Amino acid sequence: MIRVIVNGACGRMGKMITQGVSEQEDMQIVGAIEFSEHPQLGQDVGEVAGIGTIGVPVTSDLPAILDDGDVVIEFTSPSATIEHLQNVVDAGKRMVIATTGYDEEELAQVHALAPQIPCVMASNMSVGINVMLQAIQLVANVLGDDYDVEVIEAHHNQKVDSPSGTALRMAEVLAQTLDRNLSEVGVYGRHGIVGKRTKKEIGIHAIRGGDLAGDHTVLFVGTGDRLEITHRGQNREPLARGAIRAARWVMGAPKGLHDIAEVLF
Ligand SMILES: NC(=O)C1=CN([C@@H]2O[C@H](COP(=O)(O)OP(=O)(O)OC[C@H]3O[C@@H](n4cnc5c(N)ncnc54)[C@H](OP(=O)(O)O)[C@@H]3O)[C@@H](O)[C@H]2O)C=CC1
Ligand SMILES: O=C(O)C1=N[C@H](C(=O)O)C[C@H](O)C1
Repeated sequence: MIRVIVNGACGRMGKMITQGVSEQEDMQIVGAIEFSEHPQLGQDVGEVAGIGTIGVPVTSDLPAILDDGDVVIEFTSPSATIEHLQNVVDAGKRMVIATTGYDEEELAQVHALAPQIPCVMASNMSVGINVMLQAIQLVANVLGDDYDVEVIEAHHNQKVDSPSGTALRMAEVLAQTLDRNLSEVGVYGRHGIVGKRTKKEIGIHAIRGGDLAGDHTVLFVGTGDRLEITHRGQNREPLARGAIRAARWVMGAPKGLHDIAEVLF
């Protein structure tokens, strides 16, 4: 039995992970972690997730329960993720990191710590988005510099980071494929007299509203035609499914920071 600890247990994704893991024959939730002042601390995480009591209380002390678990699934905030990653490294366990929104320094910390354990990290755990990442690479390779490239994402009004981790990943893949440096060519929204579009820029735009689970479009705009590749998230299930697959996969993985593509394809 794979013993899973869910971090961010009372959040939108944490609840999906508790539900999803509880449906797996080879997995069980053994720990549930939340922010130290969270109002649902002490409640049964099964009740929190709407699946009934499973005998696991929500707590805030990860080091105290790490010995009971094999793998941690993390959907929290960047600062919480780094603290938890350090805890998991110290305990020699495994981790699946899904949190997005790091600044450069935080990302460097993750990249320094994560290779010390078997770890999967991805800004999007769904099969659909990861197929789309391959598709946009293929298209960008064929179209090259002849088409203008723009990335547009739309998410629910509770999302705190912008643009989405997935949109950033897409922009990175596009920049790499087109032999450009994203920090030089990335344009994050446009406002005012910004001048004509430069040939190599990659536009990245974020829309926020309602309960959108997450849409991503890459536009390749030429002269006389355009190609649009879109993925629409109808709910969060594909994201939870991917994270659970990653948790199972990482149990047999060597130390290192692995991409979700290694899990899914
Ligand atoms: N890679 C992927 O496939 C996906 C990634 N994400 C990313 O995952 C993250 C979480 O998303 P989502 O579930 O929608 O967000 P939520 O805000 O619903 O959930 C995050 C949870 O983490 C909790 N949290 C904050 N600090 C800590 C801490 N120190 N210890 C433990 N828990 C903590 C929050 O508590 P509180 O409310 O008290 O702050 C909250 O309950 C985001 O970065 C999002 O972009 C989301 C979906 C898919
Ligand atoms: O916050 C979300 O909801 C999501 N976040 C991830 C991201 O930032 O890309 C993945 C997915 O789009 C949902």
